[in-house]
Amino acid sequence: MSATVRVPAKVNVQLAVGGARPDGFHDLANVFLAVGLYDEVTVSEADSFTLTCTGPGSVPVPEVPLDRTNLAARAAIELGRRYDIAPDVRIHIAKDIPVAGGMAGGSADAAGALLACDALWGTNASREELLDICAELGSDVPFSLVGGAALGTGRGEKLEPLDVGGEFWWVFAAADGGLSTPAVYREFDRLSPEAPDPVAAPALLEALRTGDVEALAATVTNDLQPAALSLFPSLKDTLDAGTSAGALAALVSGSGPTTAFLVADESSARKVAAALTGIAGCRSARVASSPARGATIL
Ligand SMILES: C[C@](O)(CO)[C@H](O)COP(=O)(O)OP(=O)(O)OC[C@H]1O[C@@H](n2ccc(N)nc2=O)[C@H](O)[C@@H]1O
Ligand SMILES: Nc1ncnc2c1ncn2[C@@H]1O[C@H](COP(=O)(O)OP(=O)(O)OP(=O)(O)O)[C@@H](O)[C@H]1O
Repeated sequence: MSATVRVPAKVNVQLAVGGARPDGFHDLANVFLAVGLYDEVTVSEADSFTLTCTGPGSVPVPEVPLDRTNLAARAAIELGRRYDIAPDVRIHIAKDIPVAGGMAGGSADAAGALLACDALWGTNASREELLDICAELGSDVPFSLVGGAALGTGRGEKLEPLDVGGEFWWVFAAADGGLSTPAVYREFDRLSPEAPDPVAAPALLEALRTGDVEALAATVTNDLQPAALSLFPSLKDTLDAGTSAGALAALVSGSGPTTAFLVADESSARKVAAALTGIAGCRSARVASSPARGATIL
């Protein structure tokens, strides 16, 4: 017996970051949008715990831990702990979301493993309990479960669904290398010691609600972008190349170093992706539309 769950990546169309809290996290106004790049997590019955992870073309993904520290394993262990079930499962992750790219790939795998184990074990945890486990695993994990679009407050785990009135097209440029999320937040603290309380921008929420791509392009912001650029200066060249190729907006995705380009439509996306493919510092350029459904059992 096995269960497979498909989970989308995310882009933050607004990431407003406040000062560091006593617990080390930052309060956010985090406008999440799920995008159509997916990992698939399969959980199967087994005699003992194993985990494998392959990328496109079934190539092993070297940066992803294959032990119990993998976020997907931690999700299975936590659900098992709550229901007194030994997590003797084989987890396989078919990865298409860039690793350490600021697109919540690990979070997607955690949400996927959680839903897959819930189905495999028949635990039938409530949505509320699943969201509670997600929040324990990481700030981005609850959104990976729900998908669509949502405003995340607190450290990003308290979600309020948002209406999206149309389809938005994106190009994502994966960088050579990764960025550590805590390191980017630390750099943010260094650059912005007096950060104001984070607030979601009404004009941006309205642009999402009406599906107005020009208005969304005029209002996207990422407070972590200066920190990501400070740690990874060559990202500026990628952002400029996407803008020159016709993107309506260019920004660092979350904590980076993946860069995100909002474009007018699918054909414009293909043009921008072609222009970015092969330039220095861009490992691959991928086209995706949004919003995408959250974690879904296949
Ligand atoms: C950059 C974003 O991806 C935007 O959605 C998230 O804020 C990061 O979410 P995540 O990777 O799920 O992060 P977590 O696993 O919860 O936290 C990793 C580390 O990031 C920093 N962190 C994360 C979220 C937050 N609101 N404030 C923080 O300062 C903390 O140093 C924390 O130890
Ligand atoms: N299932 C997983 N997939 C990828 N990385 C994982 C996973 N589990 C643990 N990790 C570890 O987490 C680190 C961050 O990887 P991930 O792909 O989640 O980053 P990210 O997309 O930048 O996250 P976010 O956008 O949520 O900040 C990796 O370098 C890896 O060591």
